[in-house]
Formats: sequence, structure tokens, C-alpha cells
Amino acid sequence: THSTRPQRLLSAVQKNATRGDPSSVVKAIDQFCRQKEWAMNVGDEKGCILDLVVSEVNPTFVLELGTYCGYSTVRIARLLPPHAKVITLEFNPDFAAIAHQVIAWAGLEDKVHLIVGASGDWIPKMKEQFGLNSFDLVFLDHWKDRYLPDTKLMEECGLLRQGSILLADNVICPGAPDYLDYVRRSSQYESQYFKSHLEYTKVEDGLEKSIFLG
Ligand SMILES: Cc1cc(-c2n[nH]c(CCNC(=O)c3cc(-c4ccc(F)cc4)cc(O)c3O)n2)ccn1
Ligand SMILES: [Mg+2]
Repeated sequence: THSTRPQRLLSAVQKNATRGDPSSVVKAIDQFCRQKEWAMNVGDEKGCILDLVVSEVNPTFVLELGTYCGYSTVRIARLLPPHAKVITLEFNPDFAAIAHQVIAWAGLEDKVHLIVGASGDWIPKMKEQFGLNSFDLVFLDHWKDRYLPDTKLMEECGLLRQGSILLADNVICPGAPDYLDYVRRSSQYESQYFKSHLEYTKVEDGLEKSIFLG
């Protein structure tokens, strides 16, 4: 029976990381992806930029679109204050099953709510499901052609408040050109590009940070 790459990534975490130590989980995944198999985690280089933004925003409510194996979920949740929460959406149930175990190994299950489903279906249900008004930080890391429609959907659902931060991965590779154009042109956003590289490679990529001005 053949294992999947997410399963092999989880095994590497269980072998090399210390239970309850989120930084050792992050390190184990980056080591696996650099030395063994590439995987679509935000990675260590862009991950440091993510850490900076999370620390600066110090969010109470975070929405992550695109969990994959939970690498960025762990990166974000490890920096949050005690009662803060990350709600993370994963479309693929097999990825979600792995992410759940990675997040548990890091000891962060109390800060994370993992949902299996599509962003377009779940964004309209966020307020009623979680009793929240708005997100302080949204990390867009899901299907690249959903960045723009989902941003408009979050605006329509009143999930963004003055000062909410959108941080988008992969705006160059694979790319989200319509999203970039929108947040850079719109008078409702103040945007900034953080040049970096596609995880574990020398290919250019970057993160776009956009402040919703309301
Ligand atoms: C609709 C909806 C969708 C989701 C959802 N859940 N999980 C995801 C994962 C999406 N991520 C990517 O596809 C991705 C790809 C690359 C990549 C791949 C191949 C290359 F050659 C180069 C780069 C690199 C990355 O950094 C990525 O993030 N989406 C969740 C909810 N609702
Ligand atoms: Mg990504």
C-alpha cells in the first residue's frame, strides 16, 4: 500500500518534532520539504514574513483559506494570544485529516477550528456559525482563482472591518493577477508587496498585504 505525500509529511513530524512544541513541528516540515519532498506549504522564507504580519496584527480572529497539511495554521496559531482563534478551511478531506493530526501534534487544537469544505459555501455562514463580527486577519492560500471572488464575498458578508488585514500567498506563483489588480487599484485597500520565493525554490513569489480601509 502506497502512502501519500501528506502522510509522509505527517510521519516526518511524528518522528522529528516534539509533541506540544509548535516550532519543532514547523522545523520538521521545512526539513522534510527541503531534504525529501517538495510540498505546497508557505515555507520558511515566506513563513517569516507571515510571522511578522501576525505578530504586528496580534489578531483575535484569523481566517485561513487553504489549510493543506496545517503548516501555516501552526505558524499562525503558535503566535496567538490565549483566547484567539484560527478558523481554517480545507477543501480536500484527505489533506484535512493530515492537518488535524499535525495541529494536534503541535498542541494547538484549542486555538484552531478546522473545517472541510469550500470557501464559497462557508464564508456566508461564518458569522452565524462562530458568533463573530469580523476577521482581524485573513490568510489567503487556497485556489488562486478564488482569491478575488472570496474577497468580494467577505466584503459583502460584512466580515471585514476598518483595519482588517488580508495577506495573500502565491500572488506571483502560481499567481492571482485579478486579485492583485483589484486590491492595488481599489481605494478601499492599501496594499504592499513582500517579494520572496516559491516555497523551497529559487522561483520568484511573494505575499501581498492589504489593509481594508472600510
Ligand atoms: C475553494 C477552496 C479551496 C481550498 C483549498 N484547500 N487547499 C487548497 C490548496 C491551495 N494551494 C495551492 O494550490 C498552492 C499551490 C502551489 C503550487 C503548486 C504547483 C506549482 F508548480 C507551484 C506552486 C503553491 C502554493 O503555495 C499553494 O498554496 N485550497 C479551501 C477552501 N475552498
Ligand atoms: Mg500557498
